Amino acid sequence: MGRVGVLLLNLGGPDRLEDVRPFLFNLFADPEIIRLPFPWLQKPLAWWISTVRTKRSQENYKQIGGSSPLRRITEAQAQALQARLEEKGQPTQMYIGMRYWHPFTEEAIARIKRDGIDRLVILPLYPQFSISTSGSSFRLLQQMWLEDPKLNSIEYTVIPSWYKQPGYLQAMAQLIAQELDGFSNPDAVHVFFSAHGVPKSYVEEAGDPYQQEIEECTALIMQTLNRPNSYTLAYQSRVGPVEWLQPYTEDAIQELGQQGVQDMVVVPISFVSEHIETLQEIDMEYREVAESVGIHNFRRVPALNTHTQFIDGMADLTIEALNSPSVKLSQVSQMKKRVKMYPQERWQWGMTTSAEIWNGRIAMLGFIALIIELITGKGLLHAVGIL
Ligand SMILES: C=CC1=C(C)c2cc3[nH]c(cc4nc(cc5[nH]c(cc1n2)c(C)c5CCC(=O)O)C(CCC(=O)O)=C4C)c(C)c3C=C
Ligand SMILES: [Fe+2]
Ligand SMILES: [Fe+2]
Repeated sequence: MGRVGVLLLNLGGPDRLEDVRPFLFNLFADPEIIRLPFPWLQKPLAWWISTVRTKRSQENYKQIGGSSPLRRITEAQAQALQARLEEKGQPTQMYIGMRYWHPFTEEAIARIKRDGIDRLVILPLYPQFSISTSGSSFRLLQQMWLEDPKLNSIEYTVIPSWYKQPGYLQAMAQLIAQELDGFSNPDAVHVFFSAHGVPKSYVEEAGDPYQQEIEECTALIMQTLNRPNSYTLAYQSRVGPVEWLQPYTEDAIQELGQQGVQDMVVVPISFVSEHIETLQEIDMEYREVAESVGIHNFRRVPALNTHTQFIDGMADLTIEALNSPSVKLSQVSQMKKRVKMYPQERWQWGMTTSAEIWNGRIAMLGFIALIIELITGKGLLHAVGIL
């Protein structure tokens, strides 16, 4: 089979407080995160948003020790996966490609070339597909393949999403069960799934299958858990002025508190590592919201990190991918059926309707915000919550 590599894709996070600003710049410079009709506006707007958001974001990172744990955890996951694959008789070389911070995807690809990898499995560490996460990384890789003909000698396959993987579902159910069993009346605890949100237009206009995959995944985890608990699914971490997927986590917690729920277990569902949005947003901000509405027993299920069953599931997934017909980067959008994955490409050819309208709105907002800020010295986006 030649030399086999596994490329783990992830988001990346600042290693120090000084990294927050350039990290945010990279994030907002990604057209899959903020989509603009004019490519030339992308970098100035990213510069502006990252500049004004840095302080608030740094405050949050300070509360979790001044850095993101993502790199450390992803490296531990890579090591554990490599060891498990070796045990299963499949030796591999592991690579980590982060989208917005070190080690960047470009660095990983350079190493893959240097090491002479013959076969490569591209495995995003996001269980569910979203245009804004796995989609963005796939798009970057697709560009790299286009620009570097040497990469064509690598026989690669992509795993677009894997939220139905049995080892993953069992590991999630096991972690939830363990948390529930810490309560005096486990069956009466409300299980609260909190997924990272995306703007509603991603789903409704761009065809992002993210919401559908999150809903299906939640139902599958509850089925695997096989307990009588009631449960809710809500979306957290909204950024900016537009509508995101609903219900919002904060509102849903308040509503449940008002309905008399006192015991709650929060399950972060769209990401497999601890990160700022579990450690700071859920453990600190949402805990405070819960306490203010009488949810006195508020606990959170830990992220999977290097959970044995989860890593075992990832090893099975990798071996399965190596033994199946390969999936190319260009096939992902067709596999996801409705996804018009890269809408900004279409404006250049004048072919879109809805994406164009949506992006026009965003651009207009950006322009108005810039002008208001220049005139008043106060940011509009601050007022509406992006900064
Ligand atoms: C599957 C998970 C995630 C989705 C979907 C997602 C979409 C998305 N995110 C933003 C804006 C920001 N994300 C930030 C950090 C961040 N986001 C995720 C996950 C998803 N994002 C992670 C794991 C992290 C990193 C956490 C860490 O530990 O460092 C940030 C920066 C942090 C902050 O300032 O709040 C921003 C901003 C958008 C706009 C979006 C969908 C369009
Ligand atoms: Fe995010
Ligand atoms: Fe966020």
